[in-house]
Amino acid sequence: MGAGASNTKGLIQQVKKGPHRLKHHLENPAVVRTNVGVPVVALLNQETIQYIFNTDLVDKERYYLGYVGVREELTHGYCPSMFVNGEEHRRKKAFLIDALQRSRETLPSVLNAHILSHFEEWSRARVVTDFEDRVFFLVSDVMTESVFGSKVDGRLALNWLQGLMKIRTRIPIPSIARAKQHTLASAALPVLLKTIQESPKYQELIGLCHAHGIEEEEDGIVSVIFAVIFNAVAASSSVIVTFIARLYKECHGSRENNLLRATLEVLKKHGGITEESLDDMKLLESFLLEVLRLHPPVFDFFGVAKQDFVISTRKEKVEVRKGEQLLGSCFWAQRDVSVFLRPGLFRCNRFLDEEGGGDKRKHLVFPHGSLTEPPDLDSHQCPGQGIAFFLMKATLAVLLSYCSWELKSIPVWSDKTARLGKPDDLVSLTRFEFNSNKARRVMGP
Ligand code: HEM
Repeated sequence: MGAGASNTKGLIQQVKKGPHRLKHHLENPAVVRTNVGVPVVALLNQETIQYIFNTDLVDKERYYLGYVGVREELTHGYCPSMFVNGEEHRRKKAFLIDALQRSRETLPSVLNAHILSHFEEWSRARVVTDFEDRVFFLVSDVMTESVFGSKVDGRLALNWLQGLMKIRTRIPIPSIARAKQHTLASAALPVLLKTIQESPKYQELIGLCHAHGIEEEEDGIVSVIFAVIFNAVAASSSVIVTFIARLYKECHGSRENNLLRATLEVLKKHGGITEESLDDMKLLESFLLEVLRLHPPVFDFFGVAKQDFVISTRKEKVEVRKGEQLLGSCFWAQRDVSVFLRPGLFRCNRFLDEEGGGDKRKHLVFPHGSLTEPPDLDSHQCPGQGIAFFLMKATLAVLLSYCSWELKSIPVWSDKTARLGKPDDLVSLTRFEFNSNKARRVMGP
């Protein structure tokens, strides 16, 4: 099985059935050899997924995540941190961790201001059919302004993102829609780069780039753009949308729920959104972790075996050969019955009251590694969880406490990989109201 081989049938099934085709057998496999558009050894539980995180055994493939890849021309040929290995990865990741750390200083005030102005705009519209895009624009404004010192145009960021990925097929599949997305993305990149070159923090970022041994400045800037738009904004905005959809499904739109009451109480107690008030929102956090357990934005992690090795499970031993693709299924590892009771059930209290309590968090692997372990330069684990949780919890707390809304329909999940954890149909609001006066009294000017 070569890492570059592709298979149209496998790809079609992957798109149609997503993670469910990996476990079509009645038994509960821990490892299967299958084809998802490329032949893979799929790792399907808590025990086996650990192999994908082991950088002594597994490398990232440049520009590729299994059956999808990044269009190199949309990164000007520079390879982002999450697709590189060894020294190049260490340099790029250290640079990103530094740049992200610096953004935390202004994040709270930037976030507050954008939440208020975006929600006021949504409530003027009253009907928010494009809810998913609007959440993306909110998160994009917050992330880009805190990293670059001024925001970039959210529509351009979305255009770039939507044209970025390509499917790995031997014979290209012609599509007018894809061609249009590609054209829009190509037009967006130079404007994004120019805006960033003129932004207040540009020179500081260039200084950091040199300090971390990244020789070409544009290489560093493209790494930051990718981390902000692809890693941070796409994931965090998807999770916010999924949370709102899941809440609607659980509470059927009723405003009388414990989560709302508990969140409002904490906000009043602390007098606004602060690190302390967000830390105190235990039920909101447990609900959010349960959303991320059942609906992680990234279902599958990919890598290529650096050498021959053997995967040992309680039941079997599977030989992996150098060059084979591995797929670590976050979707199934987080539904592993050996660590989560009744794993298919959504339980918003799971991370508060389940036996083992907070300990259960160590089995959440949605950041590409255990949530309780810090990312490091030799792993590909997400370095943005602190920022993501601050941003997601603050946005959700204000939504819960000062907004009311109605979804167009009760959401349904058949777990489509391309929806990044969101329900099958676009989430759209038929009504949105925001009590801006009340919120401003608690949140500042
Ligand atoms: C809940 C939201 C988020 C989730 C679930 C998430 C998940 C992930 C995952 C699964 C990866 C590894 C992807 C792969 O290698 O296949 C990753 C990488 C990364 N994430 Fe996140 N992420 C989130 C938010 C963020 C945020 C807010 C930031 C930045 C502030 C961020 C920055 C990064 C970066 C820079 C990488 C590349 C790491 C490396 O090169 O080793 N992420 N993230």
